[in-house]
Amino acid sequence: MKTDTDFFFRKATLLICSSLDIEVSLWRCREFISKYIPADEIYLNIYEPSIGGLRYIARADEAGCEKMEKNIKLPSDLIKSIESGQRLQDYLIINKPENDPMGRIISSEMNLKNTSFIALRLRIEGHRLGVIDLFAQGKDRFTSEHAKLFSLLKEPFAIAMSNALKHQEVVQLKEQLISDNRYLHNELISKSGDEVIGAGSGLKGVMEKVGQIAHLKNTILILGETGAGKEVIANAIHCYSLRKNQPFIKVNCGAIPENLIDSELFGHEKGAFTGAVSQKRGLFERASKGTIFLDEIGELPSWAQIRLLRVLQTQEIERVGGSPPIKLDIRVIAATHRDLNKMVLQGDFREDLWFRINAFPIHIPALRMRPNDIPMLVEHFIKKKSKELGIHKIPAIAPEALDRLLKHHWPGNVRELENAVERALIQHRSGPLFFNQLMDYEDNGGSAIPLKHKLSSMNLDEIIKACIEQVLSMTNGRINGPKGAAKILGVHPNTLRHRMKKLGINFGKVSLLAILIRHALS
Ligand SMILES: Nc1ncnc2c1ncn2[C@@H]1O[C@H](COP(=O)(O)OP(=O)(O)OP(=O)(O)O)[C@@H](O)[C@H]1O
Repeated sequence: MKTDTDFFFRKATLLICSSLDIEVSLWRCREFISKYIPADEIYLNIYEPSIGGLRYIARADEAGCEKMEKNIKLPSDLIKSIESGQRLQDYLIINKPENDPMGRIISSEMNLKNTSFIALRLRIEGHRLGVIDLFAQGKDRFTSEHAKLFSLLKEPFAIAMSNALKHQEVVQLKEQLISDNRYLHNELISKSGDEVIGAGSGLKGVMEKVGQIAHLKNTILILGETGAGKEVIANAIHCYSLRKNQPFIKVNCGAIPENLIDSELFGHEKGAFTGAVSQKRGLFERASKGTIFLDEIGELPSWAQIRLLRVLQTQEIERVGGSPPIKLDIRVIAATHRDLNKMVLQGDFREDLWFRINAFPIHIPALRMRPNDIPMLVEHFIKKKSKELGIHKIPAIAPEALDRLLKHHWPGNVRELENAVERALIQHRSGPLFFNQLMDYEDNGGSAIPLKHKLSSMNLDEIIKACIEQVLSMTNGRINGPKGAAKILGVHPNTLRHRMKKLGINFGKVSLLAILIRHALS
């Protein structure tokens, strides 16, 4: 009976493309083609130069199908013939495997005795993808008609295999991303310090409030001086909430250049503006199902405040360049060291946004208001920083030093204390720790670190750099706002950022720490 090749091709192609799991495709296809061609077992292999042979990844027979991982090493002459393209025919009929060098190896490795097989090569746009081996029990089972009919399927097989491999890669990458994300998330928590020192003493009231609100979805406003621990508390709220396994995204509203605020927060579509070469998810989208921490919310320009208010009201965002509205499930925590109430009265902060975020304020007391926390914080930072600096034996504190710490005014709050401990450890790795730099600071009228550079030995760029660093250390890294470095230096914040970039002065707290240490050691 003459085979209807169109029907054969159409039906087999539908079956091959019926699943993204290549072994399932093989199984469905084998069952159908066995009515036309001897087909007891079907295998898929990929030539893998890194292992010097073939990697079998899927198989199917009458009983079922499975993914597999079996590597077969090939001798160098066979590898050469594969790589030089000598075995480039669309298909090979191997009716007596013992007479073919490749057939011998494969049938023996796969433990297939007394079989015949057809090897069908799969290529896409000239690229070698892999080989389908169709086995049948017995010798001389395949004719050239069988092979020609089977080879009609080389393109559907190649496309299905290519899709399946890409799909497999995407699934693996996704799993890897999820696991990396989980790891980084835990790392972030441990870096920012999941421990709230003073939770039972100076921050007891704060932690009681955290306990009342953490499990709800309400927006929270954290108030407190620079370095008092607003981020630590935001982190604690996230960790005590049901969202703790979801992202915690921190946004420093004062550090985003004004022209990028929209696309950073809400993302953009490809081509939305010059330079938008691909679609980008914004920080709100990245925080999906988790918490977004809007630090320095008082630094947002007024148009961005309007945008934010709308997002909080509608719980929806739109990417720049016109995406359909994207629904959000996010907990918002805002923070500022500024007096928002006063800013509202002065017209610098929108009243409607202020009402929206101020429903549940948490005020973090300044460190000087809770001196009882200082010894615990010092001990905590000595342990933490010793570990980071590779100091194995925890150094002791000089007897009079703790007293000095207790009397200090701490304008930079806990961050200043943390920096003081780090500086002391760098200078006296084996202790005792005196915290003498604190005296320098006090002698200097509390105005950050003294500029000790010898101006005569510096060029203009170095002098400008030292000057900017000095001002940044005074403002604790703040660029925007009335007490920010840009205002003090009398330049626009973007001009200052541009100059900082040019002079290699980085943004952020980590680099601020580096500046502080550099000044302390100079
Ligand atoms: N109660 C605390 N327990 C442990 N570490 C703390 C505590 N409070 C603050 N810190 C540490 O002090 C540093 C400053 O804290 P944090 O960044 O939370 O302050 P902030 O108020 O958010 O500062 P800014 O206003 O500059 O954003 C961080 O390294 C943080 O880990």
